[in-house]
Amino acid sequence: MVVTNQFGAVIVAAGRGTRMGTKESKQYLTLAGQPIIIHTLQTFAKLAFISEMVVVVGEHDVARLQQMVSDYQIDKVTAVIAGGTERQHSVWQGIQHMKSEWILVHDGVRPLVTPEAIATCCAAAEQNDGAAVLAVPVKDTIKQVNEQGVIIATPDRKSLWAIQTPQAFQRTILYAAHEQAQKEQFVGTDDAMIVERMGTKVVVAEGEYTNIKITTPDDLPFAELLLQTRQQRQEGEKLV
Ligand SMILES: Nc1ccn([C@@H]2O[C@H](COP(=O)(O)OP(=O)(O)OP(=O)(O)O)[C@@H](O)[C@H]2O)c(=O)n1
Ligand SMILES: C[C@](O)(CO)[C@H](O)COP(=O)(O)O
Repeated sequence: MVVTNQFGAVIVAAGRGTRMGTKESKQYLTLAGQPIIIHTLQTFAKLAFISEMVVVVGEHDVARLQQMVSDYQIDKVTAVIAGGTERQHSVWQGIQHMKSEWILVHDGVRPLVTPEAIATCCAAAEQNDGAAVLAVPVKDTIKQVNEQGVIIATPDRKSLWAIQTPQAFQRTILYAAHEQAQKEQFVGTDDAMIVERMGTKVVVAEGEYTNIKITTPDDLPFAELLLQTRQQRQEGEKLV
């Protein structure tokens, strides 16, 4: 997948991880020997088309993350800043520190994203008027259920995709959409939603099922297993 432009990456990691239920915020938990957020940052830092990275963390974690960036020698991090109450507010803070004309937004707690998937997302945005998000077709049948637990609809699965990050946008599109959402106090759960409400076309770029968001305790052993399998495969390929 050929990426033509340089992209800046906003990595949001200012959440508290309430569903994980650990004292330590989940982005700092250890996965295969190093913090989850470090896996994520390393993957982005090694890509030639990534020129700057802004990391958004909790206000009490700014110095800590700066130290980690230095300890793990992650270059390309141009700023570590404090986030907001909701994910969207953290993204908005990050965007305002970005200089790049093309921006990727990624969850710090999706450490299994691959370089190939990131490139696919960037190329899709470049080829489709400046807005694309990674996603995978849903495998389950999805039901819409009312407050009484009664099924009220079964949407056609062919039209359903589970949305991931990164999400890639031309800076002008993302900035204007977030600025408008701030003004109107609209809160969405991803950046595509903020851009869609402006009437702007956003396309999905097919990603990988392994790009999971570390959300609940069950996700940790699963992520460990996926990383181990990936490492073994890479070592096997080196031997051939
Ligand atoms: N105010 C917030 C909330 C979330 N995030 C980030 O957005 C990503 C996706 O959010 P989610 O997995 O829901 O993380 P949390 O909000 O930490 O989890 P929970 O909802 O269980 O509290 C994470 O990298 C998280 O750190 C953020 O930067 N700022
Ligand atoms: C952006 C996202 O990762 C897309 O799946 C997701 O919506 C963020 O999770 P949250 O729980 O809504 O913060």
